Amino acid sequence: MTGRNRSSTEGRDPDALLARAGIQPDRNQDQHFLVDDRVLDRLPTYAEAFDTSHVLEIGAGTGALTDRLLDTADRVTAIERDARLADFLREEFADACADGRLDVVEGNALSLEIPEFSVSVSNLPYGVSSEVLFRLLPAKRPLVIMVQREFAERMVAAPGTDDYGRLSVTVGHYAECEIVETVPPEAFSPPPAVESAIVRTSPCDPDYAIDEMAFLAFVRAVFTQRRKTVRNAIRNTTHISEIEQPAAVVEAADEELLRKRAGDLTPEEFAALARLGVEVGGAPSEEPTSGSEIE
Ligand SMILES: C[S@@+](CC[C@H](N)C(=O)[O-])C[C@H]1O[C@@H](n2cnc3c(N)ncnc32)[C@H](O)[C@@H]1O
Repeated sequence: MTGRNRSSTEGRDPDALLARAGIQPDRNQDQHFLVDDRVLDRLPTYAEAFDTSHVLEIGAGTGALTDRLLDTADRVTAIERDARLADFLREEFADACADGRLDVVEGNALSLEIPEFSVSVSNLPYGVSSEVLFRLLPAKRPLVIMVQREFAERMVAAPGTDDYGRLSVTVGHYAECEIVETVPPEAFSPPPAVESAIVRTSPCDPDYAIDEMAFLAFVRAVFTQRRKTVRNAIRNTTHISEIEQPAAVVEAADEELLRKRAGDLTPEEFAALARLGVEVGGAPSEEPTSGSEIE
């Protein structure tokens, strides 16, 4: 077999890797392997501006991307849940493993301890993109990730657009992000039913000061009632936000914000309301927030 869209670089042939691995891809484990050489070659270049001393790859599969990452990184940790693929990776990349440049970790990226890393470059298992993303973002490291295109569009969406939601606000709390490339289903074997996109995130501190736990809980709460006004959403979702005195929050909040809907609030506006939730509404916070620290 030959690689599709073979490029001039000398990465391992992804079709040959799939054949050598000898597995029947399991769609229930999101096993859609990237077989377009041009996309495989480009993926690590999106991380060029970052520290590539220790690259983390989630869902290494048959190693087509791992192979390219080993060309640019000092060290790669590759997490793979499927035992057959983890064994194959150790065999296929025996030299890199022996040199200590590649560590193949067999396990579930949702439950194992995520190691320290300088950047993650991953073609994520789409079924668990969101859970994996929210395990990676708090590490405050850059990410270059392949995700479902629709998911990518929600990640980067601006307030007031249809795609803007809890994902956009929460991702924006940790990082700036951009879609750097869209990828068609034919780039994978077997092709997924959806289009894909590569997103690059760069960690940044938000423009507002807020207790993280209270902020994330408030955003989660209010978006469960996105068709309601913020006033009603605050009142109806105290079981999620853990605000004890919703009436006090509504009383203290800016009337203009209360008339809006969740999809129209900027992250700063969410933060202002979540802060009231802690200060006058009795919502729990990890770090006590005093009024003087804010602004
Ligand atoms: C979309 S494939 C990407 C494979 C490879 N990196 C590539 O680009 O061809 C996703 C990979 O993640 C693995 N996987 C699925 N769920 C996982 C999980 N919870 N933890 C770790 N790996 C997982 C699958 O077995 C599969 O190999």
